[in-house]
Amino acid sequence: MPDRAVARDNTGAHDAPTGATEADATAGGARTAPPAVRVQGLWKRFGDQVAVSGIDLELPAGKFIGLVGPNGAGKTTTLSMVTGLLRPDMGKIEVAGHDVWTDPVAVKSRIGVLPEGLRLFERLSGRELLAYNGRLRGLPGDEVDKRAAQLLDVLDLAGSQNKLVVDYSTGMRKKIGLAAALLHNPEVLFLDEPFEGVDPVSAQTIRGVLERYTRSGATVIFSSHVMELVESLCDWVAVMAAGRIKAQGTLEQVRGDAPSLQNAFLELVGAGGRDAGDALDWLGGAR
Ligand SMILES: Nc1ncnc2c1ncn2[C@@H]1O[C@H](COP(=O)(O)OP(=O)(O)OP(=O)(O)O)[C@@H](O)[C@H]1O
Repeated sequence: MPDRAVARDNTGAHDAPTGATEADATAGGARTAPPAVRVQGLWKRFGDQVAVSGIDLELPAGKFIGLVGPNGAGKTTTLSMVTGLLRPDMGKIEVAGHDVWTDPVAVKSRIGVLPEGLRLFERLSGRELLAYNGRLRGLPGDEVDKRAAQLLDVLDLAGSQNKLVVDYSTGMRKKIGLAAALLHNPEVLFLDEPFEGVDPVSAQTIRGVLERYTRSGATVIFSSHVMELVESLCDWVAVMAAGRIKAQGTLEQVRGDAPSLQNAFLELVGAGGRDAGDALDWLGGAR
């Protein structure tokens, strides 16, 4: 089947601000925000393994965006390169109109990142971690205190704010990492599997925080394997498989005629007809 990415690229030109460049918008009189992320010809190889295979990606500003793909598709590698954590072999990346590798300070001041395998300063308390992050970001002390207290409260961490991060659970680590990523009110927030290991109540809270944040015009880009979640949260989706972008566009465009994003996803990554478990004829048989 044809890549839906191709169909998407044809329609993207009419779908401002995604298809419009900053120059186009200025020429037309009205200035439109540049895309949250623009990636051209991005490659990354680890030894013989091509992790990201010359992808182009354009993610509009102000949207809730899901990056989905099977295990090993290249999502984390892509997000690491887009956020300046991993140097690409080739390709150009812009975030909010700034080049990630030639203008890193401009980019880093505009983004928040919750990376995979988040490493935190374990011997700080949650509260101290936020205070440290806020000062690193150049926020005044009283503003850091105010924002930290509000974030800890909203994320239900107020009762654990004086506990050392090393003693936090997986979900608590995700939440304190999210608070640290949000503290400076970034334009674009990158989250690698933000809901993994998070209980349903906390997931609902995180969801509420992120929905409020995107309503203010900010962009959330998150990777996930959970299609129901992506379908219910995102208005824009990019599907990756084997280091390539298989589709990108609005949720409706990517879903196409499929009954759900899950079905569209299985079709796009070529897993639609696979009958899992047929080869395991010994499993569950007579003992
Ligand atoms: N540091 C590394 N060294 C060697 N190979 C790597 C490295 N990082 C990633 N890879 C390989 O690159 C490919 C893409 O990995 P990546 O972690 O980006 O996928 P992913 O889509 O995030 O997967 P998952 O959903 O399982 O987290 C995989 O084949 C992986 O084994």
